[in-house]
Formats: sequence, structure tokens, C-alpha cells
Amino acid sequence: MSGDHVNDASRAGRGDVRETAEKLSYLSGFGNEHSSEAVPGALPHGRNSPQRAPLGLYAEQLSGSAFTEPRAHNRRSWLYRIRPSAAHPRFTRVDNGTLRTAPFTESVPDPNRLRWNPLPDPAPGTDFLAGLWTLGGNGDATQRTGMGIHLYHANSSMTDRVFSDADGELLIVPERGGLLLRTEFGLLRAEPGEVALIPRGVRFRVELLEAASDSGQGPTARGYVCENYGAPFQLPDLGPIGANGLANARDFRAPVAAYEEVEGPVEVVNKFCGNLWRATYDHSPLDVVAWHGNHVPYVYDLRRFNVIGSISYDHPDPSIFTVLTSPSDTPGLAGVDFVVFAPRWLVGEDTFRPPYFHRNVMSEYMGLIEGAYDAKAEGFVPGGGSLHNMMSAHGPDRDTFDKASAAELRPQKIDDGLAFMFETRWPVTATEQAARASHLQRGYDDVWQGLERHFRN
Ligand SMILES: O=C(O)Cc1cc(O)ccc1O
Ligand SMILES: [Fe+2]
Repeated sequence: MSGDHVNDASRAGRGDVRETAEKLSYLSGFGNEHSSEAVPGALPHGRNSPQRAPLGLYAEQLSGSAFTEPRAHNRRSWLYRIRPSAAHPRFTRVDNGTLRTAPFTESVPDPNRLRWNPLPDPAPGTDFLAGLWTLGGNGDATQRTGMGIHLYHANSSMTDRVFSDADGELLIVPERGGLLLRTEFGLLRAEPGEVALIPRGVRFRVELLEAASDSGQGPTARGYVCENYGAPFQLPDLGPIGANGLANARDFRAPVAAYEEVEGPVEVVNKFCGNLWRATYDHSPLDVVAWHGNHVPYVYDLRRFNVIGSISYDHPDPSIFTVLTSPSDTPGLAGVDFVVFAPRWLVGEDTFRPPYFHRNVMSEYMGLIEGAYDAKAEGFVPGGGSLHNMMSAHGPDRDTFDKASAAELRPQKIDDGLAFMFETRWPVTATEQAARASHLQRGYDDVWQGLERHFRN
């Protein structure tokens, strides 16, 4: 890229990504009306769109809800930028690579329990966008319902290109390697154990923080993405839990304004109704000098999650672990819930403590960020994932069942792993590449073999 980077936060070149990320500051809170300016005086006062915006900037509104949605759901931000977003050439189609979008019709929905190993290593020079690989999903992006489940495996930073997704917001769940997200709103750092959210339509570039790969290829980053076509993620209601708990609003961090002043060719890739479109701009669209509003990117550290559970008996339903929910048109029935299984104490008396055997009307995709998961003794590994579609019978594997049924019920700390779930009201259909993947585990059903008959009458 040519041109000058004018403000501190975006001055760093490729060599010092981590140093840049270490210096980040943030705005605290979920759903706030934030405001931020990278240059003092860049935000207009008392109005959004003055006759002439300060410092010769262009004023532009980015909507995340219909203008008329109720105030509690209304989302928009005002951006004050060097050039308006409208100043761009024509987009042309480019190959979708391994990205797929709902409706998912390549395979038939499968009632079988499926489990995958991590994605294979990417080819050299694979950036976040090229490294996105769709596992499956549901709904229809053009109807703004449902979600796509993607994994990514990248070994290269995005350099001269940025990405935006008109189809949905992106919840990025790093599993290996930290990411520096340069967005229109400023910079976010997301390490494994943290999640980042990029709202629908927001342009961003992903750079890799240092991490050694198994294969010795240099930096590598791997993780999961929930592309939510539906209503934006919000915090769940707390009901009788009270005013605090689960993911606390103040732990969500939005970026402070940071811009780059780049004149020169920048490729902008736009995902629109399932296809990738590209235009070569003569400037970087990450040129927002100030902004205010509530349609913003954010990061959240999953270890801040305030876990609430049973302190008497029985294993609670995992809805108690909901970090974020995307409601559908039926109250309580989420298009998708993002759920975390964070370190916690188990103290239930006369209780089978791991997740119970169950069949769920909702569909469950699970991933593992670190360590192990308490329902699976083996085979569910970091970077891998499992899909238990609606009504498919699942639960503890045989080893877990045997151990937990015999265990002495002392207070026990579960602190050797971090797992998560995308739980959705609609069945998940796998893409063809996921259904035929060499890293799809054959024989997953066997983990439930040998559950002996113990019935006595
Ligand atoms: O299947 C799973 O492992 C996820 C899950 C966890 C839990 O604690 C209860 C129900 C459930 O579906
Ligand atoms: Fe489950």
C-alpha cells in the first residue's frame, strides 16, 4: 500500500502488528451510544450532518436497523470520513472460494451426529478471507434469517485488501493465533479466548499477530465464525438472575477512532447475497476520522463471563451460559445463541454432573477453543467441531458416563477448557465440502457404543 498513515493507531507497518495491538485503547459497554474522534474537532456538535462537516470530512450514516425499528433495537452510526463510501467504482464478481451462504442446498440435512477435526493447513499466502471455509448453516441470507458456520485458517495478513459482509454480522471466535482487526471504527485485538464482532456492512482488514504454527510455517491463525444473517446479537435478558451476571455489558469493548490515509489501489471485497464482489478503490475505505453511534464492532473476553450454575442439584440447561442471542420472531426462540462453557465449579449433590443425555429441538454446533470439554473424553479437539442437529440423540460419551456415574461428588473445578456452542432454532445443513471432508471423523457414533445395559428388575 502506498501513502501515509496519519494517526498513531494505524501508523504501524506490517512488521509491528503486535506492538500496535498492545497499545490499543477501547470504549467500554454493550449497545452504548459511543463517540470517538482520532483528531480533536472531527466530530460535529449538536447535529449529525452540518452544512460542512468539520475538517473537510464527509458525514455518512451507516444503518444496522430499519430507520423505523423501535428505539431499543434501533442501530446506526454516523461516520466522518475522508471520502464518502459512495466514491467507488463498479463491483465485479470474484470466485467465492470455500465460502458458502444460505440457503444451503448442496446436501440434504443429515440427522447423524457429525464431528470434524481441525481444518488442514492452508496453502502459503492464505489470508483470513481466503481462509474462510463454510461448514454449513441455515435460513436464507436474502431473507435475513439464519446463520452460516465458518472456520478459518490463515497464515498471512490481509495486506492490500479489506472485506465487508452485507449478508450478516460476523462473530469471530479465534482458537489459535491472535488477530488485529483494522475496522472503519478503529482497531480491535482478538486473541484466543476472546471473541470479536464485526457488524453487517462494516469494512475491515485482518492482520495476524505473531504465533508459531505446528508446521513451522510462521504465523498462523485459526478459529470459527458465526455469520448471523438475522437480528443483531444482543445480551440475553437476565430475568430472575437480576441486574448483573453472565456477560456484563461493561466488559464489551469498542474501538476508538483510527484511520489510515492511503491513496493507491485497495481491493474491497464485498460479500453480497452469497457471492463475493470486488472493486479496486483508489483509496482505503478505512478512512473514518471520527464516529458516533451504536452500530459498532466490539471484542469480549470470554473469561470475563460470570458463570451462574446449580448450587443444589442437577445439571442446568446450557441457556444459562448464553453470551449473546440473536432473537427470532418468536420470543425465547433464538435464531442463534452464542453459548460459552467457561471455567466453573460443579457442586451438585446426587447429580450426574456432565451434560446429560438429550435430544434437543434446537440444533447445536460446538467448537473448542482450548483444552477439553466435560462431555467428551476424546476426539473433540481444539479447532475441531461437532454438529448435533435437531432431535439427534447425544450427550456424554461412554468414558465420561462411566467416570461421572462413579465419581465421588466433591466440589470440582472445571478449568481445563473453553468450549462454545452456536445453538439455532433451525436445522443446520452441511456444505458439500464439509459433508465430504477428509477431516470429518468417520465412526463418531462409536463414542456412544458400549453403554451397557444396567437395568435390574
Ligand atoms: O450437547 C452439549 O454438549 C451441549 C450441552 C451442554 C449442556 O451442559 C447441556 C445441554 C447441552 O446440549
Ligand atoms: Fe447438546
